[in-house]
Amino acid sequence: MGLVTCKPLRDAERQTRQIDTQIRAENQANKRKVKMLLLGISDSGKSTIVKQMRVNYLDGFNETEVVNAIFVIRNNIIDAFKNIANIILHSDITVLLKLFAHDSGKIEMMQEVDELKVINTIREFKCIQVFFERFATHPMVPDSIHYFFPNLERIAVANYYPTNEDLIHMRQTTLGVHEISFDYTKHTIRLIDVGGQKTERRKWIHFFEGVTAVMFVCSMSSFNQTTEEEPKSFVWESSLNRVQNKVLVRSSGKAKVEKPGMVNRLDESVDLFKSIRENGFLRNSNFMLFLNKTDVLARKLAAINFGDYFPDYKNWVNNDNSVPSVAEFIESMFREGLDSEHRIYSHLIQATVTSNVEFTFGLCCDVIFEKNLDETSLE
Ligand SMILES: Nc1nc2c(ncn2[C@@H]2O[C@H](COP(=O)(O)OP(=O)(O)OP(=O)(O)O)[C@@H](O)[C@H]2O)c(=O)[nH]1
Ligand SMILES: [Mg+2]
Repeated sequence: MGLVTCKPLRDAERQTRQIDTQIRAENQANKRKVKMLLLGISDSGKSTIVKQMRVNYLDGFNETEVVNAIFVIRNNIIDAFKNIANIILHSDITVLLKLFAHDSGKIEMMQEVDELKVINTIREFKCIQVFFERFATHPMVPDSIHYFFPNLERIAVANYYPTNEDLIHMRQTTLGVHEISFDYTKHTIRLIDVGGQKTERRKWIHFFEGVTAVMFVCSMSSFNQTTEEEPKSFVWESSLNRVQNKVLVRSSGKAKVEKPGMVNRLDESVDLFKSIRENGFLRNSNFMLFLNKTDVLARKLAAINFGDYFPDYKNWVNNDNSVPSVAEFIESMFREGLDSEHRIYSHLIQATVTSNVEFTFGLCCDVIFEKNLDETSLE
């Protein structure tokens, strides 16, 4: 009789223990999950950082992605030449230059062998070579062409197979929201990449809950680039501003723009950061500011005075037009006017260099996980 009542009891006990263990394991797993958001305007380098994480912590890129990259990279090159041709149209006009300037769509539709011929021919043009010597810092020249141009001989062949580095330099605008998940020390990191174009930003707010860290990416080299301002009727930021109930207006430090209605891209980035930083949903998140594209900034500063675009820089303590000094000024633009309790950890990076991203990500994780809350200064 005793045995009959004892067995179900032991079964029940075992079951309870199993459930307890399961709940504990689930709690543990939940505790270790960390949500990180990559934010920033278009072309700042968010997806490049995701690609580096995939190389570092996942399996890199699969066969389909690599094959797709062949077409994307060639289009990157064609698009870049289209911009270049438009810039130098006033000089040595040739039929091929006109083709790039006005009809680059036709080249994309060509059979592969013809497309490769066009790319190879344009590469030989003296004016294109001179262009890179004289106009390399022109705001309309995409950053990726400085990597692809010296590699054209390898790329413009029928059996071209992109390397990891090619994929990292490839430019593909992000549409929608993408997530990768990977293990890092004792944590599982969910890294969310969003599109930075204005029309994409209205989607961001749906991902603001439970964010451990926001990684805001800014392209420092965008200081000489502008975008057209949106018509007043299209207030893309409205949903973000409504949440915080205030619109941030920045007066000092702004760039000079040639025409009214144009917005400097660095100013755009700073203003966007401020509206995100003040957002109520993200009040308790850690903020990491990635001041990106140090290499492109260095190239530009060798030829352009930063103070010609941001006149307030001329009054900066050390205004020697060097990368550290300009980066410090840019960082101060991001910090200006923010509540002192709103800590920001900033890092200078070159997102195209795998080891650089790996190192900086490690520093960020140290802060996030070990609560090493000493103010991190620029490195
Ligand atoms: N030279 C150089 N190029 C960079 C660096 N970081 C990013 N790039 C290039 O800049 C381009 C834009 O980078 P993405 O990562 O696609 O930019 P994004 O912020 O994801 O842009 P959206 O998806 O439009 O929001 C790519 O061609 C990258 O290879 C850098 O530090 N140096
Ligand atoms: Mg992207």
